[in-house]
Amino acid sequence: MTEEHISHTDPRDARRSPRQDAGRTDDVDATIERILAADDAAPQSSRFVADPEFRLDGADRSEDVAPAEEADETRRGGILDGTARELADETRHTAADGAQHEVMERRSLRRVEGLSTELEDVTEVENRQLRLERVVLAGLWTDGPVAEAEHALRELSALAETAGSTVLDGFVQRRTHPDPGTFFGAGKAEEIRAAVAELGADTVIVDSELAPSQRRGLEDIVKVKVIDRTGLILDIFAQHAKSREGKAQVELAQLEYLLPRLRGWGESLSRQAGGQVGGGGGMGSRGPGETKIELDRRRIHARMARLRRQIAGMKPAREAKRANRRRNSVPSVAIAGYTNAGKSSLLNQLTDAGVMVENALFATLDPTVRKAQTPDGIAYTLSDTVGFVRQLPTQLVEAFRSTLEEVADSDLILHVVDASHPEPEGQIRAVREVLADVDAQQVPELVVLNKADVADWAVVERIRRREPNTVLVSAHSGMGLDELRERVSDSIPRPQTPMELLVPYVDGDVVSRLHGGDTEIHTIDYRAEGTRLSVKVRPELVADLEQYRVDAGSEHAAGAA
Ligand SMILES: Nc1nc2c(ncn2[C@@H]2O[C@H](COP(=O)(O)OP(=O)(O)OP(=O)(O)O)[C@@H](O)[C@H]2O)c(=O)[nH]1
Ligand SMILES: [Mg+2]
Repeated sequence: MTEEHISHTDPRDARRSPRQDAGRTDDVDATIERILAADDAAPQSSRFVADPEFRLDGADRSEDVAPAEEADETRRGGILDGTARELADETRHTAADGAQHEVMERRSLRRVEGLSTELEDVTEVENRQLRLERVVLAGLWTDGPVAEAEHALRELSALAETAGSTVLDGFVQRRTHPDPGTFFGAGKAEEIRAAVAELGADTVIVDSELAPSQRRGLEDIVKVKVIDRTGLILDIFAQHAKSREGKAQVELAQLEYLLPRLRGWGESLSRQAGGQVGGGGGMGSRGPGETKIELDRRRIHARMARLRRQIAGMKPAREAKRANRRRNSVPSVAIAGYTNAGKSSLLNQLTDAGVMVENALFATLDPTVRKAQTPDGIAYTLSDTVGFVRQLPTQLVEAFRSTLEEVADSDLILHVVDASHPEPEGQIRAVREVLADVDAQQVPELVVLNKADVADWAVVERIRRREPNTVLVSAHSGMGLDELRERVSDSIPRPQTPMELLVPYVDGDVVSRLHGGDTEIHTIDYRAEGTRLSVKVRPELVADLEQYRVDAGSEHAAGAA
């Protein structure tokens, strides 16, 4: 550990004046930076230790937990084949993909592998991200078919690559319960360490949420940084958040995740600082009397409270818009679905939204609402939203609750499913769990099987048998989109009240109004005395149109005599 590193974690950083702190978003970042830096310091010294004794078949596994519980089924290689399935295809982009410059911009921010592996080097900006570079993945396979465990690891690989890292290898361990101390059994943990050393990896990503103690236990063995699935997803969200609201939501989720993990870090910090605890400065005299951990915790709590207020403050504007749509009875259709299913591509096809499409997970974080029309001219809103994922961190569901609640408030959910995935059932289940979590399960749902152009027909047939309400489309080839438009048209609340109208030509604006997207026009006829229409309207229009009402079949307006 260097001098510089110690001064980096100096609690004096925390003593900026409140004035300096006001409006700054990096005060807690600095705290977290210190926490993370201290946390990262431990395995630093022993990284990249080449182990000449390394053997893949690992002869001595006697320290492993009960052999029955931990069958020797660690799988290496083959599972990942270099890249994740989700990311393996050459990315094809169509004109409808939209916002490609944003993709380029994001790509240009990707880290260059091997440029900086020293944790002390990272700049403050980069510190928001996890600085993953060359990673080894590891997951626990507790039950179900092995294929599912491999899909899970492939997905973790896609997540890791989305976060900007290079995936070197992946392990799945069969084991009914995680080890309370090190998550994986001691033997497997050792095997992972050996692979890490052999491949020169600098991070291990575990496909679960680890208890802080398990994380430390595992780090002590593998000698490099260990990140869990939740930390990884939070990192991707942090990289992708663009709007003020999105950023605040992600930051809140990150702090929520960090808070319970502060204890371990705090302990190691106080150890470093010589274990100075207490000190009795008396009431009101913070500083020497307060341990750093208390201080950090207090600041994080304060920051979280501020973020919650901020997020709550942004709600009214959105709610006003939503109320406005309600008042005008504009039906709302929400696109939901697993990440990378093609939600944004579909929105771009159905409207001309120009929403960013990327073959990466969680390309969209900020909700987009666009106007769309049924083939017969009924207007509705179509909204794209954040993608879902298996084990979406609860901190994120909480932080994004206000965004997700809009889905619950819609008239129809287009549940987009990637039909080219070998097992979309798990993804469908994960999406429905989140929907249930935000009370959206009562909203009618149309399952949109997307990527028909590359789908496996056996998979499509399997899902169709199981799901009563599906439509098969390809946002790329355009296949099935007309049927989708019809199905949406049939599924949204339609104008119900039939009226026969004769509108004098002087009231031309009334006819324009009827063409505006909230009236179903059955017949329209231009007569000498005015425009004769047979329509269905929404209730709130009935009173305004009463003066033009005529009897069905009558040639004369009721009030025209
Ligand atoms: N072959 C094929 N690829 C598609 C189709 N629709 C979308 N894709 C591709 O799938 C990838 C993800 O598409 P997006 O529209 O960004 O997916 P998304 O659901 O919005 O993803 P997130 O915003 O990350 O949750 C992109 O590479 C698209 O080009 C399709 O019909 N066929
Ligand atoms: Mg998207």
